[in-house]
Amino acid sequence: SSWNYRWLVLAIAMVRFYMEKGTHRGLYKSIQKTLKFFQTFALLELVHCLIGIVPTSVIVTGVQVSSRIFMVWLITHSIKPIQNEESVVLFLVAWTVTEITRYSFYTFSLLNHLPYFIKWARYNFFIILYPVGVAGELLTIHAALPYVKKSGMFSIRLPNKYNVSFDYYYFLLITMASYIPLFPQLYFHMLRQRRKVLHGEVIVEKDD
Ligand SMILES: CCCCCCCCCCCCC[C@@H](O)CC(=O)SCCNC(=O)CCNC(=O)[C@H](O)C(C)(C)COP(=O)(O)OP(=O)(O)OC[C@H]1O[C@@H](n2cnc3c(N)ncnc32)[C@H](O)[C@@H]1OP(=O)(O)O
Repeated sequence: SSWNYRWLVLAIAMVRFYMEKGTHRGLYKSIQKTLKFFQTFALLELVHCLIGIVPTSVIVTGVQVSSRIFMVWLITHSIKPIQNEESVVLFLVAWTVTEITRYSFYTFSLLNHLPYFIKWARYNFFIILYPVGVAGELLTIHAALPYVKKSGMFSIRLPNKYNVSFDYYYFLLITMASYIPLFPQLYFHMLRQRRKVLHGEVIVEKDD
């Protein structure tokens, strides 16, 4: 429940920023510390699945958490010129609304008093918020490409004594392409969960 409260604090900070400044410029900078903290600690969700505290799919959680950590640290934190892109607001809003709903769902479920609206929101909001979040993430990586190419950041060029090379620009292109096979896995997983939780269908998952 404290996670739910913290994501709510982040949402309030974003709304207040926009109301006071009337622009999204500077929004990321003002909330970045909180965002990095929450998203990095989301790694615990993966640990919880791995050690069996929650019965969630390790693969689905792994893809979900790693893509967010990648966006926070290796894209938005590392490439300052893109922090004011509108696409950053897209994924920030999608993540925040999702996490407030999700942690409310967990909290009320644990209390055995789950309001139907929270349950409904948990298994319906994602239908729109997932594509919005993915669009925000892909547009932000796309906006980062010219800076990465120009700066050569995180890249290792030949010749060097280890004889290895790595090009972050091409890594980003591959990452963008990887959304094509990976995102539908997450989306269809949530659609199956929706059918199970809202319509009581029994569904057998094969992924782990
Ligand atoms: C380094 C390079 C990286 C490259 C990456 C390439 C990426 C490729 C594509 C990735 C695209 C991702 C895009 C994404 O970031 C965009 C967005 O997120 S936009 C916003 C919309 N998103 C969502 O709606 C996602 C929401 N996510 C989730 O719901 C979960 O993360 C997920 C694991 C995906 C699904 O969870 P699921 O419904 O399967 O299980 P739960 O964990 O919710 O529930 C299972 C049971 O466990 C109980 N539970 C779980 N956690 C808790 C908790 N903390 N407290 C209490 N109870 C908990 C839960 O109640 C369930 O119990 P029961 O079965 O009894 O109901």
